Amino acid sequence: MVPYQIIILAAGQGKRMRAKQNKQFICLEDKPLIVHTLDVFNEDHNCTSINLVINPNEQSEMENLIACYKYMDKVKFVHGGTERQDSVYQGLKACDSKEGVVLIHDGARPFVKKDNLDKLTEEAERGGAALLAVPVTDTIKRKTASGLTSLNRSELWAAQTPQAFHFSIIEKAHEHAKNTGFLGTDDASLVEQLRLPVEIVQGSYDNIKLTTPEDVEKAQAILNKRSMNEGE
Ligand SMILES: Nc1ccn([C@@H]2O[C@H](COP(=O)(O)OP(=O)(O)OP(=O)(O)O)[C@@H](O)[C@H]2O)c(=O)n1
Ligand SMILES: C[C@](O)(CO)[C@H](O)COP(=O)(O)O
Repeated sequence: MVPYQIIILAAGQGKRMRAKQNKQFICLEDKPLIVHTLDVFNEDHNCTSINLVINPNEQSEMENLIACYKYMDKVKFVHGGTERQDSVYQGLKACDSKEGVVLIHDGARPFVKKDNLDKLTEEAERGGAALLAVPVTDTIKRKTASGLTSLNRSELWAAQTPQAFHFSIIEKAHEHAKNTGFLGTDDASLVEQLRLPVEIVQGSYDNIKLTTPEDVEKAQAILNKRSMNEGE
């Protein structure tokens, strides 16, 4: 049992989703996407606090939503930045405690499983930095000016969130990235820049990020599968 704080990112624009509103408000089984994600951590007793990083223009909509779902005691709103990395930085600055394990998670990933969370936090407490990831199932090609090469698939993992860190490590990694102008697509890559070890904890293929309209259909299928399993 590892207690942790979590930063949940919901300040993006969701451009690739091509929806009228921020994808965080898309309803799946009558519940907004961000609420599905918040539910997971609200129900996990190891989660001590949630910094929900939002777009300031959406604050009142988010507040109404969160009030409806009675999360107010655990959730603190933080205003995000231009890039995902800027939003994480703001989330870290707003953390009440600068110690222990902190998780960083995409608001658009609602299906993380409790047993994976437990393994992830234990690994981060032990080693300092860990992420959920799954083995890549496609063949990945690298295309450069000198032609096409195929990467060795047995070495490739698709990174997911949550990613979990000792607070001091991820704080240092973000400060270092800021000072060197490094912009990563996840937080583990910032720790890699410090040449510190990062462990992989194998996650689930269901832990998808809703990025494009096709992902909404996949999410619906995952929810259907879950309710069928519950009925068994
Ligand atoms: N400046 C940003 C950019 C992204 N995010 C969050 O980071 C997560 C992962 O990013 P992504 O799926 O790329 O979301 P968007 O940036 O919203 O999508 P897009 O790139 O299609 O606009 C999302 O939950 C998103 O809200 C954020 O908090 N702040
Ligand atoms: C952090 C992440 O979800 C790991 O897969 C991903 O890199 C976010 O990328 P995005 O382009 O911001 O969606």
